[in-house]
Amino acid sequence: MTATVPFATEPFAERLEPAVQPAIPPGMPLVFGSTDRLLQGRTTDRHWWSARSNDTAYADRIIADLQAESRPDPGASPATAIGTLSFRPDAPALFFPLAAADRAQSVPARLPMRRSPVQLLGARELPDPGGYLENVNQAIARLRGGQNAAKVVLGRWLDLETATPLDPLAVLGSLATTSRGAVRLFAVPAPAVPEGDSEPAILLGASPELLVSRRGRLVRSTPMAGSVPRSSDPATDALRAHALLDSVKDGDEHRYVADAVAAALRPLCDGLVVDGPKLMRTDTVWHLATEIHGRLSDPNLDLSALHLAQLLQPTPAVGGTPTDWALDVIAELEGARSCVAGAVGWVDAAGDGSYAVGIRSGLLSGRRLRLFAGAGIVAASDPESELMETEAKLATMLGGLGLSTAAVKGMIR
Ligand SMILES: C=C(O[C@@H]1C=C(C(=O)O)C=C[C@H]1O)C(=O)O
Repeated sequence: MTATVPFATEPFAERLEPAVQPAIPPGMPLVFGSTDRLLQGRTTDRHWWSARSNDTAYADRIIADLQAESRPDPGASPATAIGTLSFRPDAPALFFPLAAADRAQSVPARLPMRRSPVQLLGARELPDPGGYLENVNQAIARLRGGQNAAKVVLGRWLDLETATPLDPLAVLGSLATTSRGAVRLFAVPAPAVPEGDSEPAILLGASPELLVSRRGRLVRSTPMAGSVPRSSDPATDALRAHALLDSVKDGDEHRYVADAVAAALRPLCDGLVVDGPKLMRTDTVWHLATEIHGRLSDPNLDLSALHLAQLLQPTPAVGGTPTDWALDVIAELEGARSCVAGAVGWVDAAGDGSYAVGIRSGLLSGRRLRLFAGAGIVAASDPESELMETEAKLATMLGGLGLSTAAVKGMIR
């Protein structure tokens, strides 16, 4: 049973680290996929944990173990692991084997549907809108004064307390309908136990962004950056989308991400196709996205989907440019993110797999759900617009709870 904790007085983000290796109870959900093809299972007594998400020996070990598991029955579907890398390369990773019975299930086991809106007892913003605007202003000042500094993604948390513990699968079931299939749904245990909790939180979300996938030799990525909230009025919605496509500021903000992903994949591929930026929409936001694909020159197992995720994570979609500078600014102004905005997905014994950027997400423990949303800040950013962008991004997860932004605002204390 999950212990429920009262709201702490200090920001949640500051309590996410240092990481403690979690004791994983059996039976926690393991879910990753789209609405028409979902990997779905439960934790057992086995897992792979690493103190560092960028440790390639960790990925080697997982692949070797999956191969050993697959060897006795080469005709069966390959052994598969599912899990998450933290946002920071020096923070922990956690993966789990998917039981063979779960693996065989290519059609999703039906996700339960939540019948009524979640009953909220309280909500808190960390930082509050004023604090977020201050952080963005700080970042803009540094971007304008810095030599090489070009972009940093700053986030904030919306901490919700519900009357009864949330069923993560029911939240995913609702997200599957509110998000209309254009996302990757996920629910996996987080690799660290937030202070004050008794067991790992569950990383839960519906991400529109493909960090990387590998199938045989084929590698794909769809980096996103540059966003605008959608409008319920179709004409305004279309105008906003076209303004986004024409925006020099958003084009620049996007290019840092697309260029970084293309630069990392190009040396590994025989030819890389980079197609974008183009418009993509979720239920609440328009994004600029670039579709990138190529064929691996050397389809070795040390370039498995998990290794590729380690290579790319964190992209400037969630970190910034240059990465090390941005990670320092995020740690200072925002705090820790754990596996939120990290990589979440699966890898199999053949090296195939798929990873989403772990955004439009939150950390769930019992009656507490901490939702995250960030926005890319560049020198030309307008702080109020960035705040509105995070609000629109938070609305995706609120939709999965049957809650409106206005209803949650009324509960904020
Ligand atoms: C950081 C988030 O989203 C990322 C940032 C974007 C941007 O700054 O425009 C767009 C898509 C995502 O890559 C988030 O949803 O929390």
